[in-house]
Amino acid sequence: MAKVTSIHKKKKAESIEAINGDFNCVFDCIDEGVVIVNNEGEIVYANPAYEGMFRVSRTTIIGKNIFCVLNDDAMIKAFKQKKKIKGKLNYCINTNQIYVSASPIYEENHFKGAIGIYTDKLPNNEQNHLSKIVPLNQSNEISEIKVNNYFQKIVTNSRNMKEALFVAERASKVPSTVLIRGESGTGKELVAKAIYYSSNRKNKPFIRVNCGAIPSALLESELFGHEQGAFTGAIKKKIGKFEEANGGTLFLDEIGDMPIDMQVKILRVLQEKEFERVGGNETIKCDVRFLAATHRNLEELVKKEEFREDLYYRLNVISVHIPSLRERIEDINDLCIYFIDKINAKTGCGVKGISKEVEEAFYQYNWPGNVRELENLMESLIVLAEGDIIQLSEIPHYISNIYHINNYGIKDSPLINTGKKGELPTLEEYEKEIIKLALDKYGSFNAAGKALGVTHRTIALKARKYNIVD
Ligand SMILES: Nc1ncnc2c1ncn2[C@@H]1O[C@H](COP(=O)(O)OP(=O)(O)OP(=O)(O)O)[C@@H](O)[C@H]1O
Repeated sequence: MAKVTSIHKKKKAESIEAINGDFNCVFDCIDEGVVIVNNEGEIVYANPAYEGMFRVSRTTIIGKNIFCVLNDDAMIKAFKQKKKIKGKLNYCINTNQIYVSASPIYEENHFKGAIGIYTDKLPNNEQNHLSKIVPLNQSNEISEIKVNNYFQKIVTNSRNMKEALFVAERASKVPSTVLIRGESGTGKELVAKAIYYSSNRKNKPFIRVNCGAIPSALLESELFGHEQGAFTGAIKKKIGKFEEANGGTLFLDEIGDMPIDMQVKILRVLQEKEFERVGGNETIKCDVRFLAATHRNLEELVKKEEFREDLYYRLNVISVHIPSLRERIEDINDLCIYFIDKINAKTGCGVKGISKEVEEAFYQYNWPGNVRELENLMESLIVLAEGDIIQLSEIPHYISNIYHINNYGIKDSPLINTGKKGELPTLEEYEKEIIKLALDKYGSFNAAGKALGVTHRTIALKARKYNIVD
């Protein structure tokens, strides 16, 4: 298998070479966005202007299929119909309309792929011929992208989240495997469920397996089931998750934490759709649609040989990236309103909202635990709230301190915050807060250590001790 993979990689590298050749450095310098796909529809190049225009990083899109990544009919048509297409994107970027010119690439009559060029300036020769520019879609804003009911329940107003949901909704209509990526607490499971409920398997089982939470000795029997007497303690036959999910959807959560010896077994089910129960000889066929999610960097794990490359490619058919909450702070207010309604209904509390200062402090905080952290915090704030509007003095110091620092400068920030009844925090509590604050503000052990006058090693050790980082 390793050989096949490396040959495949070599072929890919050659085709990339054949397409961009020496032009990369030229494209790297121009103001127009440029993206190139090869004859298999894989993105092989995107220039810095493209990255800036669409706020994506090349490393995340290169190697992906245009059907999964580019929300751009011109490029897809140029690739599929092999003809030149000009048009407008069906949404705006920073309120600017983006114009696209996409062309197939031929070399000695062989189709090599397609190139798309993007600009927010209407090309001169088109100024008087607006009718020549074909609107690709009637809607002008990404916010008009219609997502169905299950996706509509996901609270969001942000463009990058809507783009992710757009891809996820398309994926729900096909049986392909979907890999949902994003930091912990961003809503990956929510999206997996929305895909399932929107698919034609919605009346069949949805089975979730947390691959990171089950001890590796038990995982095999949990997934594949076992026969009676397969091992000590197997007193009766057990049906595994693959069989339970038959006809439906299996959601492999935290797939990046799956032990390497199990990965090869999962690969076989993904490829052949068949397996044996532990201790059994009968080969069982299963009809399962796979969804997987991870907060881990699978490419890094592949490099470190902790994740099989062949499994990675099998899973990464359609990739949906859920942005972190700090990449979509415009969602914070709507999420707060949503959680206030939800938690009021659950607890019988009557909180009406958060103050302007709290809203601003929430924008400034970096939410390492993402939406889950916001939801949990809102629950504790609502339950402990003294009035119907949550005030700055009620939110944790590690969040309000950032607000104080940003708004009044560190000197005006109170160094010592006593509790509601004037009680003092312990030294450990101070240490934890100051380290959390420094990491939030400076973003690295090194910089935080410098600011606090200790070594990066001390910061790293303490950050782990206080569970600020994993
Ligand atoms: N956009 C959203 N709208 C409403 N609720 C959300 C949204 N995103 C996340 N949540 C809520 O936040 C919590 C965490 O979401 P979820 O479990 O889907 O995250 P996750 O990315 O799968 O986390 P993990 O990686 O830790 O498993 C859930 O209670 C979920 O309902």
